[in-house]
Amino acid sequence: MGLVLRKMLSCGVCTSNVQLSGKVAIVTGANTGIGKETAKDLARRGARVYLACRDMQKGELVASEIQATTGNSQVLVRKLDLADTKSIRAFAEGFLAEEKYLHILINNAGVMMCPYSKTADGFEMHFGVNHLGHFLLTHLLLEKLKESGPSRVVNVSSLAHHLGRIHFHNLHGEKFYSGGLAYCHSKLANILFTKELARRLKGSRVTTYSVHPGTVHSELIRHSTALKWLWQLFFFFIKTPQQGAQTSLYCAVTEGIEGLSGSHFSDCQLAWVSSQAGNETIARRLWDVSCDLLGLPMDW
Ligand SMILES: NC(=O)C1=CN([C@@H]2O[C@H](COP(=O)(O)OP(=O)(O)OC[C@H]3O[C@@H](n4cnc5c(N)ncnc54)[C@H](OP(=O)(O)O)[C@@H]3O)[C@@H](O)[C@H]2O)C=CC1
Ligand SMILES: CC1=C(/C=C/C(C)=C/C=C/C(C)=C/C=O)C(C)(C)CCC1
Repeated sequence: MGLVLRKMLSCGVCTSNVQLSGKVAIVTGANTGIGKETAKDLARRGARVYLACRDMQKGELVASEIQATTGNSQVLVRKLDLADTKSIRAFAEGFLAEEKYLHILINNAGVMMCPYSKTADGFEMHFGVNHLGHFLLTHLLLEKLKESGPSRVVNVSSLAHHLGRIHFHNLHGEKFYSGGLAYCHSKLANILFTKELARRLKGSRVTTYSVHPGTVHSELIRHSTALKWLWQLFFFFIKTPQQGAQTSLYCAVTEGIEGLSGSHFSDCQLAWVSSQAGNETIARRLWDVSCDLLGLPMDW
């Protein structure tokens, strides 16, 4: 029974054997957890992989490890702090100056259940890092993605989006705040962004997908003692980061899923989203508000 449950909770394997030599990929938050395993797999397939990390030291250690295990020396570390729009702009500027193409962008980095705090630009931390940071990064890299088509943007969301709501009057948690709910709201924002981006990219050669990776052993639970206990107690039922990376990889490399752009995936298959996540009016409004907060034109 245990084994059956274990298999159910950890299923979903990216079986594609697509090779990526000559392709360029960026993975945010690639120094640990799901991002690290995603980057390793892309490197094993021969891609040049940029590990976009806020901590360069951790990033360099992981780059060496990935180079050693995959035999691919084209694993590069660049500084990216998604809690600071200056850092995001500097990362994008550097990348655009050094690379001719971008084929895969994996918006993976994330924070969960942080004590109330704000980014350098005054955005609530979950909304700022998980949503706005990746929204800005994607905006800055979109022309390159278009020039490199077929290309893909994968946004790592969560099943937790089901508990999320976009409170437009309290986006920065100033009226009320719960770290757990703030995370859920930001993961809902990831799905709304994916759907609106896909709608706007129709007819281009860039496609986009959102992903629930499963419940995975990682450092994501660093701010929650309760979840640390739960993870230890249910160790057997929780995915390894390598298993957690499978759906991101599936969406990044599987051939023939272009027609499903904008869809949500879990365990390497299409997955249901909440009614909020499927609401086009909320998606459009979130897009406009995000542009407004970041000082971007609305029609990108
Ligand atoms: N683990 C799980 O069960 C689930 C995870 N997810 C999602 O999967 C994604 C990956 O999470 P997971 O691997 O589990 O978590 P980890 O905490 O292990 O990894 C998160 C990564 O994001 C990075 N990061 C955090 N803040 C920033 C920032 N300001 N700028 C740049 N990078 C940052 C971290 O860097 P650093 O090491 O420096 O802190 C780390 O590399 C997240 O989006 C998460 O929401 C979704 C559902 C379930
Ligand atoms: C009910 C239940 C579990 C709890 C799951 C939880 C609490 C998941 C939380 C996921 C998070 C935090 C996702 C982040 O995006 C286990 C331990 C798998 C064991 C099987 C039954």
